[in-house]
Amino acid sequence: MMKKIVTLSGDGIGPEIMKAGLRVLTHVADKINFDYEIEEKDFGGVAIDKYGLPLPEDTLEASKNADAILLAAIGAPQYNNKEIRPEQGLLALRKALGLYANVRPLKIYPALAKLSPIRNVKDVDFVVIRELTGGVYFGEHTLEMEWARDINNYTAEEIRRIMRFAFEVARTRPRKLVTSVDKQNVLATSKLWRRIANEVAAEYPDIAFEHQLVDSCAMFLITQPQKFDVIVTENLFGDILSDEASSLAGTLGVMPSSSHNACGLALYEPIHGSAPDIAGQGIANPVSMILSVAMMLRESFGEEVGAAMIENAVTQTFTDGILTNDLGGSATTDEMTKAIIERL
Ligand SMILES: NC(=O)c1ccc[n+]([C@@H]2O[C@H](COP(=O)([O-])OP(=O)(O)OC[C@H]3O[C@@H](n4cnc5c(N)ncnc54)[C@H](O)[C@@H]3O)[C@@H](O)[C@H]2O)c1
Ligand SMILES: CC(C)[C@H](C(=O)O)[C@@H](O)C(=O)O
Ligand SMILES: [Mg+2]
Repeated sequence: MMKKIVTLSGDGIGPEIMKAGLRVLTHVADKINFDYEIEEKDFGGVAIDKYGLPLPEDTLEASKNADAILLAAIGAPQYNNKEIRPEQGLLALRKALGLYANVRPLKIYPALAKLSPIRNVKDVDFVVIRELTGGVYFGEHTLEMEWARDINNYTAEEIRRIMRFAFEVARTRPRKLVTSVDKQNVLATSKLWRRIANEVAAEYPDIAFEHQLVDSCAMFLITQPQKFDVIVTENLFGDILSDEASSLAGTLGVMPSSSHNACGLALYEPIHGSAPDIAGQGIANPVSMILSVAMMLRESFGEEVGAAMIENAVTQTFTDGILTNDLGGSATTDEMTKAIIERL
C-alpha cells in the first residue's frame, strides 16, 4: 500500500541534505518495490518568512496524517534574538505528535576511526535514548531583565514510559545493558527519575542495569566509550550527550535519529542542526539524512532489506575513501550522494 511521507526540509543545509536523502530513497524504493508519495511542507524559518510562524497548521495536520515524517534541519542566525524562532516549531511538533522517545544510535565506521579526535573508539556501539517531550524544554520559561527561570518538570509516568522504551531497545541488542543517566545528587527530577528507573529495571531481570551521574557520564563517553550499550536520559542531558557522542564518530554529519510516539508514528531527523556556517555551499555531509531514511525504512515500514542496503552502501563509500569536508575529504554533497547510490 502507498505510504505517505511528509518531508520538512527546513533551513540552512536542510534542503541540501533532504534532496540527498530523497535521491537515495528513490533508488532503494525501486529495488525493494516500496511504494510511497512525498508531501513537502513548510517548517522552521522558511515558514516564519511565509506565514509568521514556524509550525503552520497545515504542516502539523499533514504530519499527523503521515505514515512517517522526514525532517532535515531548522534554524538560522537571523531569528536568534526574535520572539518567534524556528526552534519553537520543532519543540511544538514533537509535543503535538507526542514523540517522546528519541533514538540516537552511534556507530563507528572502521574507515573513520582514525579521523575521530578520540583515540580509543574501537568496538564502540551504543544508542542514546533521549526523553523528548518533557523536562526543562517544556517547563515554564521566564526572562526578566535581572533574573530568569526555567522549570524542569517530570512526572513518574513520563519517566516510566521512556524507561520501558529503553529496556525494550536493550532486549534487541547483544549486550543488554541499560545505563540510566541523571543528576540525582542535586535535582529533585533526577531523584524521581532514579526511583522510577529502579522500579522499571525490576520488570526486566534479563537486562543488566546501572546508574551514572551525568557529569561523569560525559567523561566516560570520551575515556571509556565501550562501557555503554543503551543510555537513557532526560531531554536536556540527552541533547548534550548525543552531540558529545558524535565526536567519537568523527562528525555530527553521520548521526541520524528516530523519534517515536505511543501510536506508531515516527519522525526521522539528523541530530545536528542547520549548519549555517556551511549552508548554501553544497558541501554538507548528507549521511546523517541518508541514514535517517534507512531508520525510517526499518522502524516505520519494516523494510529491513532496504535499510541494510543503505547502511552497507554508506559503509562501503567510507571504506572507499570518499569523504565530505567535515571528515577531511573533498566530496561535495552531490558527489557523496552519488557515490552512495552507486554502492546500493
Ligand atoms: N533538529 C534540528 O533541526 C536542529 C538541531 C540542532 C540545532 N539546530 C539549530 O541549528 C542552528 C545551528 O546550530 P549549531 O551551529 O549550534 O549546530 P549545528 O549542528 O547546526 O552545527 C554544528 C557544527 O557541525 C557542523 N555540521 C552539522 N551538520 C553537518 C553536516 N551534515 N555536514 C557537515 N557539517 C555539519 C556545522 O557546520 C557546525 O560547524 C541553530 O539555529 C540551532 O538551533 C537545529
Ligand atoms: C534545535 C533544538 C531545539 C534541538 C533540541 O535541543 O532538541 C536540537 O538541538 C536537537 O538536538 O534536536
Ligand atoms: Mg541538539
